[in-house]
Formats: sequence, structure tokens, C-alpha cells
Amino acid sequence: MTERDYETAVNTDEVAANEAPATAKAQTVPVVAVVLAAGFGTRFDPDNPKQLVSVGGKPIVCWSIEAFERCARVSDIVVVVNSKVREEVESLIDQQGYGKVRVVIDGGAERVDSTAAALDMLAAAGIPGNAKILIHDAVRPFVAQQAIDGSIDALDQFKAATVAYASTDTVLLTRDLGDLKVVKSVPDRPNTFRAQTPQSFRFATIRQAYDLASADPDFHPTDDTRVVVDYLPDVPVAIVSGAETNMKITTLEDIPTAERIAEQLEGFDPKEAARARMHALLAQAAGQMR
Ligand SMILES: Nc1ccn([C@@H]2O[C@H](COP(=O)(O)OP(=O)(O)OP(=O)(O)O)[C@@H](O)[C@H]2O)c(=O)n1
Ligand SMILES: C[C@](O)(CO)[C@H](O)COP(=O)(O)O
Repeated sequence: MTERDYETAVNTDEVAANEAPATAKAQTVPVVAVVLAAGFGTRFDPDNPKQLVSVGGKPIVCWSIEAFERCARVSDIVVVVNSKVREEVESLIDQQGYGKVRVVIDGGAERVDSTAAALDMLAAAGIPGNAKILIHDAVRPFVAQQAIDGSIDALDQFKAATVAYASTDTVLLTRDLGDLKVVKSVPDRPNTFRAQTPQSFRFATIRQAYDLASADPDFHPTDDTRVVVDYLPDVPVAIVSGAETNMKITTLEDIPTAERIAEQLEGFDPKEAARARMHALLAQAAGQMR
């Protein structure tokens, strides 16, 4: 795989025009998707990396990469891996011919370290401060195109945004009381959302937030939004509409739900269905000619 030359301006207008003329909005800055696949899946099965598990007949990491490959407005993809999955992820990328994947890099011990590794790589590559960076969990395979588009659009107005899904349950914030948890406060339900990904940022903003956070060794955020909220409190983070289907595969129990979603998506994809019909017709015609 060859690394993209970030010195050269990305002509994403051209990409957009070539790939989806009817719907795509032209981009004047790079739009980089960072697909985080460097986790160890301790809650799933550490001996069976969840990012490589197949749902709907396709490895989870492939679903995620394809979501960004399919979006004409995304110019580049960076995939972050660990040593356990690197070989397999690289071979999937080569087999599937994902053309926007510029580089596969090593992540770190925690999610935040994996994001930091991607940001360091992008900085070293000279990406401009106004580039749009979309950071996505590889293990959220069913991210919708509307969520990706919404994230890119949100960055025209905001420096940071996260896909999130309104909570249908009332959320309880707790504190410790001895060995027990007790309720500290109950936020109004309409103000509570479940964080999803992609979480998106102008490059200079997320870089600055991470630079500030790096001075604090006790900071272990589980997502990138928190890095901005805690370290750049004056920067509003916009909410982009997520969906129940943008689930995170966390434990083995999530697989049946994921299979159901995959089946629905595959079953109702009109393009996929048209392709399958065409293949069947071609195979039939080839059979008749023999
Ligand atoms: N050091 C890490 C940890 C997580 N991730 C990625 O961040 C996403 C969300 O993480 P999570 O589901 O919590 O995955 P794991 O860390 O793999 O799982 P666990 O917490 O159960 O070990 C996943 O796509 C995962 O691969 C990562 O790139 N690097
Ligand atoms: C980023 C995230 O997916 C938002 O919901 C999540 O925080 C990832 O890690 P977690 O450790 O499973 O919360």
C-alpha cells in the first residue's frame, strides 16, 4: 500500500463529481476517516478479535471501511490496528481493493492512544488544520451514510460533532457509596443521548484537545468527544442523528442482533439486489450459450 502524499492538495471536488454527481456536495478540504480497529475485545473474546468476525458473511472491519469508501465526500481512510489483527486487516484491504485506504498504522493500549497515533501520523503527513477528521469505531459496522454526511456537514458550522442517539431510557448518574453505587443526579431525558461514532472534528481542534490531554496521565476517556469537552470546554460539540442500528459490537451477545441488521441491510439494498439479479441473468445467458 502506498501512503498518500498529503503535501498535494486533495481534489475532492473531482472525487465527488466522479463518484456521485447527483447528491455529493463538493469538499474543498480533505475529509479523512480514521477507522479504529486496534482494540483487544476483552468483553467479546480476546482470542477471537471481534473486528475480524463476520456478520452477514463480511468481516466487521470491512463493513466499516466500506461505509467510508462508499461516501464520495470522504477523500482518505486511515485504518488503526494492533499486531494481532494487522496481517488479516491488510490482506482484507488488498483483497477488497479499498482505494481510499492510504495507510494502516499501529494503535495503542487504549482507544485514546489509538486516536492519538492517527493524529500524530496525520500531523507528520502535513494535513491542514481545517481538514475534517471522522473518527469511527471499526466495531460499529452499520453506520449509515446519513450519519457520515451529517458529520461532514456539521463541521461547516461547528469544530466538533458526534453522532449520537437519543436515549429512550432515563439515564442515572451515580456516585460510589462504600461498595455500592447510588444515584447522584437524574438528567432530563430529552437532554440525554448515547454517544456513537463517527465523532468528527476539524483537525486543529482535535489535535489541540489531545495535546492538552496528553499532559494528564490519569485521563482515560472512552471517546474523542470527551477529550474536546474536557479540554476545550468553549468548543460546542454538535449532535448528529444516529440510529439504533449503528450499534457497537461489544460482547458475543451482540452478534445475533448484528446478523439481523446485516440481513435487513443486504436484503433491502436495491443496488445489491439489482447486481445479484444481473449476475444471475448473465450466468443464465452464459449457460444457454454453452
Ligand atoms: N486500544 C484500542 C481500544 C479500542 N480501539 C477501537 O475502538 C473501538 C471501540 O472500542 P471497544 O468496543 O471498547 O473495543 P475493545 O477495546 O476492543 O473492547 P474491550 O473494551 O472489550 O476490550 C473498537 O473499534 C476498537 O477496535 C482501538 O482502536 N484501540
Ligand atoms: C466511542 C464509543 O463508541 C461511544 O459510544 C465508546 O465510548 C467506545 O468505547 P466503550 O469503552 O465501549 O465505551
